[in-house]
Amino acid sequence: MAKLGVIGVGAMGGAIVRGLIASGQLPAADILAFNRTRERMHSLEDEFSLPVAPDAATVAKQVKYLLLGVKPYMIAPLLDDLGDALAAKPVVISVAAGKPIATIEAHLPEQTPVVRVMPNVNAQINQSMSGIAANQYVSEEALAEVRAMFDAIGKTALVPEDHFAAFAALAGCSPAWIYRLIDALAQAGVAHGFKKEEATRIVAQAVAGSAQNVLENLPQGLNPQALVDQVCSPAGTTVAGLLAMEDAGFSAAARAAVNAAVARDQELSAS
Ligand SMILES: NC(=O)C1=CN([C@@H]2O[C@H](COP(=O)(O)OP(=O)(O)OC[C@H]3O[C@@H](n4cnc5c(N)ncnc54)[C@H](OP(=O)(O)O)[C@@H]3O)[C@@H](O)[C@H]2O)C=CC1
Ligand SMILES: O=C(O)[C@@H]1CCC=N1
Repeated sequence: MAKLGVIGVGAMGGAIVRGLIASGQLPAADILAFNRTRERMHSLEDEFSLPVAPDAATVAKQVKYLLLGVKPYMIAPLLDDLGDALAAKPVVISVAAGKPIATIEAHLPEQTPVVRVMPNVNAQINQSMSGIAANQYVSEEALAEVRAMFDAIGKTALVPEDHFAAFAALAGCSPAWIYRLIDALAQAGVAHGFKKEEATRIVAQAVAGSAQNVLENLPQGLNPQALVDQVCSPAGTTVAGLLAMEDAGFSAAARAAVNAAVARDQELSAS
């Protein structure tokens, strides 16, 4: 029996598999994977000799933990198709946005343990921020094992399910928004004469350093605005840029992004 089965090895499933193996948390031999299009797993098979099952039911029957890496709308049909293959009640791990535990439970044998996780794409480099919630059938030992898997690919937090949509926006979606910010700043650098690659490297290092500085100062109670104030010299360049950013709606845009993502999560939950 493999420890972890993964059905759907796309962007997120692949990032998790890659991160788990690369971090040493799970050897490839302890994983059994199935993806609808096998070609999508070729790089993992070549790089790590990832064991691959002939179908999803084989994965479900042979693993202790079963990670569903398919799109949210595929969760219900996939579980319905699996049917009896789930009779042994593996611990089901869902990373699907907008799919509450109760919705997943409705397509599983009664009292199946379910863990809901919201990772992010930075799992690819073991830098995810993952939120975790579990139903009452997940033992403490199983929850600790699932948490250890996601700790191996970044940081984790236990999140009450009613905060999951907001968590997903802050941690699951925000990498895309930050990538866009990096690209926008780099593009502005190009307008001032930098090559795109050079500008991107400069901005990415500034963003990485800024995030690290926030994390290191939080335990001392110093919030990001205090760091903003440290950078803004009186009558200086930063405050001029900051005010221009706010005039263009920067903070309002950040709030709007979070609110739209939460609203979309709620739509997905209702569908
Ligand atoms: N991308 C992200 O940053 C994040 C995604 N998520 C969640 O992760 C989940 C997956 O999203 P993402 O990785 O982006 O999507 P992808 O489309 O990249 O991956 C989904 C994978 O599932 C495969 N698949 C679909 N149906 C089946 C099936 N019946 N059996 C086996 N494999 C199947 C697809 O195969 P094929 O190659 O044939 O299409 C594809 O490789 C979603 O639920 C999403 O909400 C959560 C947090 C962040
Ligand atoms: O866009 C999505 O729906 C998924 C969930 C969080 C990140 N990507």
